[in-house]
Formats: sequence, structure tokens, C-alpha cells
Amino acid sequence: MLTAKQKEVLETLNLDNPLSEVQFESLLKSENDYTNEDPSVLERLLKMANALYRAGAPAIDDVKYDHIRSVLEQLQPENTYLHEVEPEAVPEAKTVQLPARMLSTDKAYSKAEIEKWIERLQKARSGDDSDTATELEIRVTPKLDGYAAFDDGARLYTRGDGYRGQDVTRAFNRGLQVAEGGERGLGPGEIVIKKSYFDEYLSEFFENSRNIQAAIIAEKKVDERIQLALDAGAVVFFPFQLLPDWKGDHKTLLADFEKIAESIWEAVDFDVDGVILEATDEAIKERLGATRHHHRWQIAYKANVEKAEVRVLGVTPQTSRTGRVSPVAELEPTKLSGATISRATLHHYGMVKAKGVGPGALVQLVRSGLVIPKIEDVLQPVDPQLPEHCPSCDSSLDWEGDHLVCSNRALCPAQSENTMIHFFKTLGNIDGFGPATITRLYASGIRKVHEIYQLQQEDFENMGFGEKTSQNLITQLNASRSIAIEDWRFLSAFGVVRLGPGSSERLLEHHPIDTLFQLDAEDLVQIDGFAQVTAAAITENLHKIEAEFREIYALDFNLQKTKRVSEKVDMNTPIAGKQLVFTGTMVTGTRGDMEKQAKQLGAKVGKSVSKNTDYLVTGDKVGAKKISDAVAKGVRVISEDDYRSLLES
Ligand SMILES: NC(=O)c1ccc[n+]([C@@H]2O[C@H](COP(=O)([O-])OP(=O)(O)OC[C@H]3O[C@@H](n4cnc5c(N)ncnc54)[C@H](O)[C@@H]3O)[C@@H](O)[C@H]2O)c1
Ligand SMILES: [Zn+2]
Repeated sequence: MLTAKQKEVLETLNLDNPLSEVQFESLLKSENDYTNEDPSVLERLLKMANALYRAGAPAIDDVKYDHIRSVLEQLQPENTYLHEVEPEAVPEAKTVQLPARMLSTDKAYSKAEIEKWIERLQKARSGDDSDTATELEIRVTPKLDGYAAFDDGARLYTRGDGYRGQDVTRAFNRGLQVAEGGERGLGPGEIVIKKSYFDEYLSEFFENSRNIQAAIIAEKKVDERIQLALDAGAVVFFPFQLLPDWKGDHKTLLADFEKIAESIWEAVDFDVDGVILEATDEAIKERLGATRHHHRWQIAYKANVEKAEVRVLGVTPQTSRTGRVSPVAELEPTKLSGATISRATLHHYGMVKAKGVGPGALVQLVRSGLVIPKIEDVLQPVDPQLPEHCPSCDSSLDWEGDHLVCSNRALCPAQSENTMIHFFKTLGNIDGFGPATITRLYASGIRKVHEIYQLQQEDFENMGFGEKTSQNLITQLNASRSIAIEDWRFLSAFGVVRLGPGSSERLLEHHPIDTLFQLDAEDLVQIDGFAQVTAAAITENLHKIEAEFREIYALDFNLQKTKRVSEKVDMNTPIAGKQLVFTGTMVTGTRGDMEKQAKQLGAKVGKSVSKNTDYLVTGDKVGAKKISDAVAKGVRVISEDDYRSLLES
């Protein structure tokens, strides 16, 4: 679920053609590998993730971002997003030409890739690849994980799109200092926060140092705690020239690579996400030059994956809301990326059975960055440890595909408890009804969410909750009904299989919430995105919750209705049903706004011209070839003015 901060960022940045919030969320949640997605959807997904990340409110971790990026690279290697510096925009700052280009870095994840890069440097020096003997000087520095900036002595700039950045000189006026031993005007560097200071004074209040860096350059007055950090000299602009480094010839570097990388990695008291290697020879640098994305003479070495071989102590079954029983591996406690790991979830019991996971098995545990660790491989299998009964209700288990499922759909405590927990968690507007409370309610005979709403303060007290707590629980329950929530969120809180937030919203765009139970699969199939199987499953599963839904719906929640498609789109316009593509720089509005408006006026808006396109609307600076290609496909090419007249016709 997007946080308020993330929503604000997306709104203020006003991205061109963003995905809907629901689509964004459901794509990030999906466990697919993205290879079946449309490349343009992936591009829009990456752009949104990038905007959030740059604004200090990331929606996903770097590994996932890099993964989606690599999928797009496979599907559409020529996609321009991949070949440019990922843009960064500070709202409320002036955009200015950068004194020098600021680029991203090429990345390597293994020593073998570094060896290849050195070969390319050699080749650039000699013009052929035979000369690998002559020494080549390499500088290695820590790769600071902060906010890239450029200081020309007068102004401080952000990296922007690599050519034009934004003027954030105000950071210096607020007390940002140049790292010790430095002065203003030393060119490219990074705004960073001392790790020891962050851990001691800030970690309690801020999730990561990234949102502090973003705050320092933002227009808004900085938080008091950040100001204290600035005053204490804990936040600095660190010019790369001043970084502690290792310098030497490439042979020594390769001979002792891990050691050198590690010692440089640990050389500063800042967040570091790799080491930077670069050639120092100006002639080589000049010859190699840069792509639009990175300097060819520079590379980042990131070892973002840590692995360990770990013994399994046992496999514990856990029954979920839907009755599926998931395996959790209990592990010999192991340190990985700074945390002690003693449990990791396994995909499903199909994997436990096929790969032989049980007490004594040796598995490979992998952790990328700070993500939840995964068991990637089973190195020494044993007889699998499979449960015969549901750990919660002791009923027998059935196989459904790769999953073991509790056969006791109606009376299994784990299923009921998790269903109730899911309801309050999905509503997301109150506190107090987490696992501990729900378990106690269950023990006192509560089985369904609507029963919770019938409880009085003394009922809670009789169940063993304290007086204050009971009072608070009543307050929270009342609040859950009065605080406004979207009706699609409310619907998805019932945990109907296949009816998550995304499909709930889509469904409600077509049918009001109180008519859902009259629908059959045929009605659902009419809606974009509901295949026959899904439609059948949804109608069937909806009926299972009908009684409970009616009880809870009657409690008068403050539901905000999803806008119906028929209300949103005006089909009675000159462009209704037409296919349009906008290209070039628009004069009378942003392209994103114009596309949105066209959709509301009933048009279908595409990204590229096909033979089904009716109109290509051209703004400023459109290449002649684009126009002649469109004409060749029989598309009508019109100017922005023509388009406006068309709308008025
Ligand atoms: N989690 C997300 O949603 C998300 C979104 C976008 C990008 N990202 C991450 O960001 C990465 C790409 O972003 P990027 O291009 O800003 O970063 P990068 O990792 O390629 O780093 C490039 C930057 O490193 C800096 N740098 C730090 N130390 C340096 C040194 N010693 N010498 C020279 N330069 C140094 C420079 O400012 C340069 O601009 C991706 O790989 C991805 O992991 C994550
Ligand atoms: Zn059970």
C-alpha cells in the first residue's frame, strides 16, 4: 500500500503517463517474474519506482528494481529509459544546466566482470588486445550511497537527468558542510550522513538515511532532528576527489581484489553500496568517453548478494487464511548481511517434497541487501518433513497442486484468526486488532469479524483485556467505521480469493458494491482483465462470504465509492472510440494531462503509432520520419491546434 508520503511524491512530480496506483501496487506485489508484462508497463513501473526512490520514499528494494530493469533489458534492449541517467527531480527547485555532465555508473557483480572491464581499458590504450602486460593505474574508492550532487563553488546542483540538474544551494545555507579537509568548488560528490550518527540519533525516527538526504535539499524547512545533525557536522557533501582510496596497477589489483575491495568498502563512516573503480590515465579516459548512461572508464563493483550454507533444524507448518499450509524452515542461526537469521519461508510443500527439505538438510541461504532471506537451493537433501495434519486444527491435509491445504475450511482456528487479522490489516485505518488481540478473541469464542463489532467494553474486560485496553478497542472499532476508506479496500478486506485490491477496484468501476452478489461469471468476463477462470472463481468465492459481508456492510462504514467507468468517460465526443497517439512537446498542456483528458473523452490513447491509430497529434519538435511513417500507415497527422478544433467541433 502506498504511504501518504509516496502518494504526495507521485502527485507533485506529475509523471508523464503513470500507472494507476492500484496497478502499480498490484504489479509490485505480484510474484511473477515480469517477463509476461508489456515492456511499456515495465518502463512506467520503473519510472514511478525511480521517482519514489529519488524522493526518499522507495516503494521497492534495489534488488527488485534492478531485476525489473533487467527484464525490460531482455524484452526491449533499445528502450531509452535503460540508456539514460535515471532522472531525479526535486520539486520546487530551479532547473539549470550542469557545469559538467553527471552520469550513473556501469555495474559489475563479479571479479570476472571487472577483468573484462580491464581488458577493455587495455584495448583502448593500445588499440589492440595483445597489450595486457603494460601496467594500468586504477583508483578504487568507496561508492557512497547518498545523494549525488555537484559543487562548482557558487552553486550546488543535483544530478537531474545528467545534463540539467537542479539548484539546491540552499543546502549549504542550512549548514551542510564540505567533508573535512575540503572546500567549496571541488566538483562531483555525494551528500551523505555519518552512519554512527544516524544509528545513534536518527535511526529511531527515520527508516533510512535516504529520506534525510532528500529532506536536506528539499524546499520545505528541515525537521528539527535533521537540523541538529547538520549543526553537528554529521551531514556532509563529500567530493569524490577527497575520498580515501587505493591506487595501484591493475595486476596488483586483480591479484588481491577481494581484500582491496573490502578494505575500501569499510574505509568511511557512511553508507556504502559498493566500490568504484576508475582508470586514472587522462588519455585513456578521453579515448573511452561515455555513453549517455555512464563513463566507460569507470565501473561500480557491487557485491549485493550474500550466501551461506546452513543446516535445517526442522520445517514448521503454518496455516494461512485460505487454508494453505506453508512451510517455514527453522535454521541453525546464521549471520548474513549483519543480521542473525534463524527462519526462512520455503515456497510451498511441493518444493519441500521434491527437493528433500527436513532436519539435517543443507541449504543455500541467500540474502540480497536487506531483503528477507530466501532458500535458493538444497545442497544436501534428506527425507522431506511433511505434516500429516493441520498444525492448527489437526484435520487432514490435501494436496492442491504444489500446496498442502487444510481440509477443515469452516472450523480451523488458524483460518478464522488469519481471516480476521486480514480484515483489519487491509482496512488499515485503525490499530489494536493484530494477531495478539485476535488470538485472545478467538480463544473467547469469537469466530467472525461481525461478532467483534457486537462486543461491548465489559465483554472485552471479561475476556481478560484491561480496562484501558478495552476502552481503546471500542474507540478503535468506532473509528474504523467513521474514518473514510475506499470501497475497493473494504471489499478486498474480506479476503475473497482472487479479489485483491486491484481487481476489487476494477470490479467496482463497473458495478456498485451492493450489487456484487447478483453478478454471475458472464457479467465479470465483460470487464477488461477478468478471464473466464478468474471470473468463475470470484463469483463462487463471493458467495462464500455473502452472509458475513452483509453483516459487516450493515454496520455503516464510511465508504468512498469508486468512480464508475461510465461516469468517468464521456462517450459522446468527437474523439470517442478513436485511437490517438500524442508525440512531441505539447504547448497547451503537458502531454500527460492531454492523454488523460483524451481518455476521459472516450479515446484510446496509445504510445506508438500502429495501423489502428486514427490520429497522431503532433506537438513541437517532431521528426519528419515519424510523421511520414504515420502517414504511410494511413494515420491522420494533426497539429495540436487541429486537435483543439476537433474537440470543439
Ligand atoms: N529501490 C528503488 O526503487 C530504486 C529506484 C531507482 C534506482 N535504484 C537503484 O539505483 C541504482 C541506479 O541509480 P544511480 O545511477 O543513481 O546509482 P549508481 O548506483 O549507478 O551510482 C552512480 C552514482 O554513484 C555516485 N558515486 C558514489 N560514490 C562514488 C565514487 N566514489 N566515485 C564516483 N561516483 C560515486 C555518483 O554520484 C554516481 O552518480 C540502481 O542500480 C538501483 O539499484 C533503486
Ligand atoms: Zn486447519
